[in-house]
Parts: sequence; C-alpha cells; structure tokens
Amino acid sequence: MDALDSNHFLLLPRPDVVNGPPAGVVDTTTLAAHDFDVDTRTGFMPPQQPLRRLPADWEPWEQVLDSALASRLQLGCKAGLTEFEKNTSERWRATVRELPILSTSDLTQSESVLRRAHLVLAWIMHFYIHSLPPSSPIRIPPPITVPLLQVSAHLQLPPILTYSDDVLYNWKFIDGKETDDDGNAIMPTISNIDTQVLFTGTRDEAEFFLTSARMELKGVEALDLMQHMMDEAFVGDDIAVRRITEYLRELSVVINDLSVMLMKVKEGCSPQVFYNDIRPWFRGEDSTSGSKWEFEGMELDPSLTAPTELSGASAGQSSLIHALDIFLGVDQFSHSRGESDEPSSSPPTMLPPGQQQPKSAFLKRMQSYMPRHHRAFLTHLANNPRPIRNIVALQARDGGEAGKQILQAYNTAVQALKEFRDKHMIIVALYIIGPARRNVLGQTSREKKEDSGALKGTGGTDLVKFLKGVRDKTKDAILPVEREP
Ligand code: HEM
Repeated sequence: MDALDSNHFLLLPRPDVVNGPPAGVVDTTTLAAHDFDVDTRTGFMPPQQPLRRLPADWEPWEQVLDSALASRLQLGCKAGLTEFEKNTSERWRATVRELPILSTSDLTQSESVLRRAHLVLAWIMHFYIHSLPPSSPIRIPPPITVPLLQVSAHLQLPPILTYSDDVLYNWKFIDGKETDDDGNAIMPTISNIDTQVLFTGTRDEAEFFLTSARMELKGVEALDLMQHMMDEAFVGDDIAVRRITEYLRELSVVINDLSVMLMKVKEGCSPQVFYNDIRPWFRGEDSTSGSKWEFEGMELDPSLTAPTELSGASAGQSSLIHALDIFLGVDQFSHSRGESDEPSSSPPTMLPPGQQQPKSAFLKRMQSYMPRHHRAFLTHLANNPRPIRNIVALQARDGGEAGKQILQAYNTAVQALKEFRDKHMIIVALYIIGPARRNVLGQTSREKKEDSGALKGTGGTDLVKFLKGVRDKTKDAILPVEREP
C-alpha cells in the first residue's frame, strides 16, 4: 500500500501541538500521536475512572463539596423553603466564603487532577449561586473565583459546570473495582458505572447523567465506523466504495440505537423532578433572570480575565452528535448560520473539500465548552480532505449500482440523525415544555406575565424554535435521488 498521504488523520499532530499545551501541564491523556483523547474503547469518555478526590492539599474544597451534598442544600427559588433550609444553606455559603485561597500551581501536575479541580470548584459554585435567595445579587467569593478561573484557563474551559463535569468525568465503577483479578484495567460499560456527584442525590438525576454517559459509550461504535470510512476513503477504489456503503448502513443502526437509548431516560428520570428540582441547578448566567455573575477577587491575580458568556451545562456540549453531524456533512445544514433565529429556507450548496459553510453561533459556543482535545478532534473531522458527503455525491452522479447503493446508505444515515432529533424533541417536550406549561397554569397572573417569554434552553437558546430548526435542516442534507431516464 502507498505511504499515507500527509493529510491523513493518522499522521496529524496531537491536539496540543495545534492548540499549545496549557502552561506547565504534563498531559497524560494522549496515548499516541493521533489520539485526540478519544479512546478506541470508550470514545469521548476516559477509559480510567475519573479521579474521585483531589490530593490532600486541596482537601478543603472536597470537604466543602461533601458538606453541600450531606446537608442536601435546596434551591433558593424552591417554593415553601423552610427557615431551617434557608439557614442551612446560608451557613454552608459562609463556609465557602471563609475558605483559604488555595494555590493551584501544583494542580497542573496532571490533567486528571485539573479535571477533578474544575469539577469540584464548578459544583461548589453552582451550589453557592443557586442556593441563594432569588433576589440576591450573585457574587462568587474569591476562594472560588481565583482557583476556578486559574484551573479553567489551564484547561481552556469556561469557569462553569460543563457536560464534562457532570457526565464525562463524573462517573465511577458501581462495585468500586478498577482492575480485574488478573490486574487488567476494567473498562466502563453501559451497565457497570454510576455517577459520582449529584445536586439532589436523587436516582432521577443519576439516570439523567447516565443516559448521556451510556450514549457516549455506545458512540464508540460510531467513531470506529467513521475511522474505517476515512481509511477506505483514502484508498478510494471500488471495493472501498462498497465498504463505505456497508459502514454507512451500520452507522444508521448505531444512530437508531442512540435514539432508543435517549428515550430510555423516561425509565429512570421523572420529567417533573427534572424540571423543578434538577435542571435549575445547571443554569448559567444567561438563564438567571438577567442577574450578572460577579466574580470577586479578580484583582488578586492580574492574569485572570472575566468570562464573557456563561451558558449552563447541556448535552448540546457532547461531542458525539456534533461529530456525527460533521462527519456526514450534515452540520453545514443543521447548524448553518442563523438557525437559532429562523430556519433558513435555502439549503447550502455543496462546497469543495476543505471549504466550510459558516458555522452557527450555537455550534461554535458549544465547542468552547468541550474539553480542548475533543474540540480539536471536531476541527480535524471538519477538515477531512475527503468528506464522505462529497464521495457519495460523486459516486451517485457517476451512476451505476454502487452509486445508487451508497446514496441510499448515506441518506438512511442522515434520516436516522433526523429521527434522533425527532426523539430529542419529544424528550424536550416531555421534560421542559410540558412542565413549564403546567407551572405557568398554577401561577398568579403576574407570575404568568413574567414567565410568558420564549422558553430558554440551559444553553440560553430560544429552545423550541432552535431545536425544530436544527431538526428540520438535518433533513435538508438528504441528497437527491436521480430519476431513471
Ligand atoms: C432529558 C434529557 C434531555 C433534555 C431535556 C435536553 C434538552 C436540550 C435542550 C433544551 C437543548 C437546547 C440547547 C441548549 O439550550 O442547551 C438541547 C440541545 C441538544 N441536545 Fe439535548 N436534552 C436531553 C438529552 C440529550 C442527550 C442524552 C443528548 C445526546 C448525548 C442530547 C443532545 C443534544 C444536542 C446534540 C443538542 C444540540 C442541538 C442539536 O444539535 O440537535 N440531548 N437539549
């Protein structure tokens, strides 16, 4: 076989070469040059159990988080909050304000320690903010501001709870064992993991996070198929076209399985509990009724910069669905610019390889909430020199049975993604739109007026319009079938 072409993804440099490593970090996450911290066995989830506790020097943070969990802090906006609950959360917030400002310089010894630090500090910050009485100004005290902003800068993540803090790096093995009797590492699977940290301690919340975690693990099959297809596209002969056709068919099956797994969230997570008790804890600055989040103590470290936007954690920050979209060339439609305002009526035209349609603000925003290696992985996928959609279109244009077959297989995969989004809309209707309506029905006319604006996603989007737009435009990526003369 010929030598790999210099653009082949196996020859691409590791992401830190592209992005530059965070200062002082020894990066232990990548195993090989082509590894974007996407593991062949666990995909975007790490193969090892994420760290469960920070080293002793940062024990005060762990203890404050432990005490938030043990005292079952309640949302400050909860109706009928008792004096006892109010006092408990005020006492807990005082302990946060009294924390020493711990140095983060030694945290940079490893990526997994930094990840745990981001997780712990972000969870403390969300407990702090969302347990405040609704009318209080939101001021994040220096013992959280300073280390959280420093750790976030190292990880190139925003200083807020992200999908990686509540799903990717928030799991543990159910039986606590990380190796088998022969000392081999045990891999996370759909059935052997549970969550580490929860806001409410409910099974509903655990099942909500685990639904995404299990889908990430299932997604490994999709990533594997994508890799095979990229390799076949490199070879590019007739056999390769037949193989890509078969892989596309298999990909549709995986996407259908992901849809089934998404719907299974209903088995373990009650929509009412999700909407009233769980979801408010994730909110970002853009969904806290216009209250600005003030990070106090910025002057203590002149290198710190205040964040410009802070959206709440959402599975929209998962790289998996975005990777499928990008790989199939669907993102040029589903996330073409303007989708959050109005669905565009004119689908984009086919672009030559390497040229990209302008991406939506949403997609760009969500990518900045992903771990930097995964962000780099998506960038590399987007720069694939042999986009699958172009290969399919060329084969279909040249006609013949192989052309017909690959076109059909491609369109079936796009249709599966569209159906995934149909299911996602059903879930959003059940978990957000329905409970929001029921809450409005039970409100006074003044409250109704305040709540009558467009429903916002945790990511701050006008969610119904936005999600319908993405779903409808996914369909536009279906390639036309030439009629027989
Ligand atoms: C109860 C479960 C879920 C609810 C209520 C829900 C809700 C939402 C909402 C409101 C958005 C709008 C964007 C935002 O404001 O953040 C969104 C976007 C999104 N969600 Fe979910 N979601 C759920 C589960 C999932 C799961 C498990 C996945 C896949 C791992 C997923 C994948 C996505 C994607 C990819 C987007 C971006 C829009 C798109 O590309 O279609 N969601 N979700």
